[in-house]
Amino acid sequence: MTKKIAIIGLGGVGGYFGFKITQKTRDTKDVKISFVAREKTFEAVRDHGLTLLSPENSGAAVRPDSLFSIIPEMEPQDLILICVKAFDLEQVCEALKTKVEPDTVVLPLMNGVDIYDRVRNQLETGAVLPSCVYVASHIKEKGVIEHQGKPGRIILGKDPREHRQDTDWVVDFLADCGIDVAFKADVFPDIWTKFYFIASFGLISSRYDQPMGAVCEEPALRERAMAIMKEIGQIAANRGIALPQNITGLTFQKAAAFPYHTPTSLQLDIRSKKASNELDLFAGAIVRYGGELGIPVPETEKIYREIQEIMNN
Ligand SMILES: NC(=O)C1=CN([C@@H]2O[C@H](COP(=O)(O)OP(=O)(O)OC[C@H]3O[C@@H](n4cnc5c(N)ncnc54)[C@H](OP(=O)(O)O)[C@@H]3O)[C@@H](O)[C@H]2O)C=CC1
Ligand SMILES: CC(C)(CO)C(=O)C(=O)O
Repeated sequence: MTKKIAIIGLGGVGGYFGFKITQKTRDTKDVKISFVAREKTFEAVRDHGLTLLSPENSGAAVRPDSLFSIIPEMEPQDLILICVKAFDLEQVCEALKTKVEPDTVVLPLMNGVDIYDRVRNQLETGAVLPSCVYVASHIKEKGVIEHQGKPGRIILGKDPREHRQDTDWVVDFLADCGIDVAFKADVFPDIWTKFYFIASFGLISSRYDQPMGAVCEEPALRERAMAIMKEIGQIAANRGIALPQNITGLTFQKAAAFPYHTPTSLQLDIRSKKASNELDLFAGAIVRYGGELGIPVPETEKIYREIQEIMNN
């Protein structure tokens, strides 16, 4: 039976994984790929296809079976990859309500520790797989995604609420598309491990407009990153999330494996003073959890204010 797969959002993440899936299933009759892209991205992909500039790929563009500019035009799907920034998540889920059927699998590929809950608040049906993703990719121009460093990696887990549905096929499908994918029955420790990394590196890289390599190597930046990590670690422990013993060392090792000049996605948005950005997804979340749990988070509060000042100047 034909599987209908949709990728919502063709930015750094959706463009990278959407490209790989489309390239791999190009000659497969029983898979139908749909892209949903807004305005200028829609026009660019309609006119030129989706291009991925990456050490993994030589550059030819791909075209999906269907391209839509708005979600309502799309038919219900078997698998939906949500690849938007956190500030667009609720409007996307609202539009997806009629596209998710009982057998549909929704896979948000985003940063943040509350994404599963936010999707579930809106989508009652189908399975929603919590996940985290590692990939250094960004929009070079609309319809053209630039990727650097290692191949992207997805770690996904079981839907904590939906136990009946078979979702194993999703892991097999992604692996067949040449994607580095891992399944964990309980993926939340991995999601928090990613948050430990991206919230600290995202905030420091944005505050100083410095790449990941500098956050690893400059003592002052490294120290501030470690102070934020400590606050996240206390929150995770209080919430009963078992992070690896040596998570700080592992996080610096992980960051050092990216090319020195790799920016974080938050840094790119703060640098270009994008009014909508994921500062709240990282700093806002730490401050809220700290307040709820009675855990002081002065380092995060301080850098939150500093980045807001940068944005206001
Ligand atoms: N980039 C990276 O290296 C990584 C990012 N992440 C996380 O992944 C998530 C996605 O990030 P990223 O891909 O970088 O974000 P981008 O901003 O690059 O891409 C998001 C895309 O979603 C599009 N979009 C938003 N709403 C809709 C909609 N209703 N219909 C169609 N398209 C829509 C945006 O369109 P438009 O262009 O019109 O605004 C944009 O092109 C974030 O949570 C991020 O933190 C995780 C790991 C790595
Ligand atoms: C650091 C990186 C590139 C790792 O995947 C990331 O998640 C981001 O910039 O949002």
